[in-house]
Amino acid sequence: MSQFTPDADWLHWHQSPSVPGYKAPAGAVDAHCHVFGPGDQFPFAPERKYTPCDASRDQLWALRDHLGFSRNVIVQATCHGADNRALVDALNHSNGLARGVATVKASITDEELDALHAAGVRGVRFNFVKRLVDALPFDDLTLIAERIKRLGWHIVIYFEAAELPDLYDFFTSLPTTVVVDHMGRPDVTKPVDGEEFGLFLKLLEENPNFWSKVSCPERLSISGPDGGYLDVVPFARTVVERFPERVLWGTDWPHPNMKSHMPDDGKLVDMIPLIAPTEALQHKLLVENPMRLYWAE
Ligand SMILES: O=C(O)c1cc(C(=O)O)oc(=O)c1
Repeated sequence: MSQFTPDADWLHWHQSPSVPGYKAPAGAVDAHCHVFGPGDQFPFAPERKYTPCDASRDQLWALRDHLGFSRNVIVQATCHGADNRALVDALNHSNGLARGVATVKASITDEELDALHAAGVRGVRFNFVKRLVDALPFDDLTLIAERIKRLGWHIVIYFEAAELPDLYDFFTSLPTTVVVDHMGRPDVTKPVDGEEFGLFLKLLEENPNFWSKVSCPERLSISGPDGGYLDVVPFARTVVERFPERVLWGTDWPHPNMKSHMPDDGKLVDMIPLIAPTEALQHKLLVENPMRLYWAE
């Protein structure tokens, strides 16, 4: 028996995802995914807002191979707080095929940052989604941003679209490359050329240090899997076509906090040609961009 019981409404990740019809280019990177525990080995953080099922590094590598991908970027999941041991363990057992994005506190030492770098961490995540975390004070985040600059790391930000107006000035004050998770979580019932998504596009347009992940149609879609998540496509495609050098794609496996359904990861891969319609765009999205950001050396 595990010491952790997943939340009662927790949906297990898909047990038999389809083999995608779309063949990703050689060297493709799944640039947003997570590991959970296993909890008995790497306990979930006491301050977590959810308790997931386990999702181990070996299960992630199996999915990578099944989907025809080559590499992963593992983003520290909030259920592990600022305890990056599960992430570091995964990186250390990846044969160099995974990089990481950690969560740290302002009190982290330079030696601890150096150790994370040696393991393959290349960024930190600042999370503002209230159902997931109690966000750190801006002063702490500013301090962390200054501290990681010397390592050439970037900052990954996760927020709700409705919060962007309030966070905009803080975001644009950040001194590093900044990567936005899941396109800033647009409300896809609003127009792609409307005010809300317009602000997000302005953020990318006016700040060349900003990148976006065009991920998580399953989270953002209202039409859902039966509608092929097609309501999300215009948003993702707009970002890919306007900022082809600054986009990343990821599965978001094991899809924390999905309540309506659990996506078939193979079907998510099959959406790539809809959001990146040419081979050149697909190569940038899946290979060139993530390699530049995570495997530059
Ligand atoms: O929307 C979410 O629930 C979610 C959660 C986490 C996490 O808990 O780290 O990460 C994500 O990328 C998305």
